[in-house]
Amino acid sequence: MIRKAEFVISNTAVDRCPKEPLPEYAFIGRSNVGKSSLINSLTGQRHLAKTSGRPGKTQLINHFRIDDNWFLVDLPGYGYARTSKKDKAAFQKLIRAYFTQRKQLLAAFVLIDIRHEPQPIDLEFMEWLHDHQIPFALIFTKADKLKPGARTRATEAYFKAMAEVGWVEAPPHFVTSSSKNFGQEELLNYIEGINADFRAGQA
Ligand SMILES: Nc1nc2c(ncn2[C@@H]2O[C@H](COP(=O)(O)OP(=O)(O)OP(=O)(O)O)[C@@H](O)[C@H]2O)c(=O)[nH]1
Repeated sequence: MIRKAEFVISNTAVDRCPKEPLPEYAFIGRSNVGKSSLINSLTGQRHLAKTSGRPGKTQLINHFRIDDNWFLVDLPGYGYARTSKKDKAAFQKLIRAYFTQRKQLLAAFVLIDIRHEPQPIDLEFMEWLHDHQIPFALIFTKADKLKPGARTRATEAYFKAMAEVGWVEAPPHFVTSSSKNFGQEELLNYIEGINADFRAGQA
């Protein structure tokens, strides 16, 4: 598990992101998907990322240094209905710049509420990641809200729906709950695996 998690910087510009060449992973999803809760449960720090019932509050790129070894990046939530057109455009610009310019980004994690069917905004975003050759995995959140059998059915239905709109291969996925604390270990092992490959490639 994570031993040390430190907040580094929040900002609105890619060129102000930390300069240390550590491997980096971005967490993104629709507002209220449970991203802050997941980051807090992964790091074992209850107040590292801010959480609230009020959606759409995170509008910054937030960097956290994990175990002096990698960066966890908390990106703004998308698709919040009450966001103005101007804010949506600014968000898109920021996110596009981040994903296309951040060289040390090794993978993105797209968070999906396990109870929801695929939404156009998520599918379009995954398509965009795919087009820009940014590896990504899915994290199904709030899995405690479904019984184990229903969780499997929900993820299978999700991938079936993705296949129907043209996805040839299902991305890697994780099923997590921040309130009941499961799925974090698999996710961290996956990140450690990529980190190990990255370092082996550098050696
Ligand atoms: N049952 C359950 N509720 C959760 C879980 N994770 C988050 N929630 C609830 O979902 C709501 C949103 O959680 P946040 O973690 O603030 O969501 P967020 O994605 O960071 O929200 P934004 O800042 O709007 O992007 C809160 O009321 C949380 O308590 C979970 O694993 N299980």
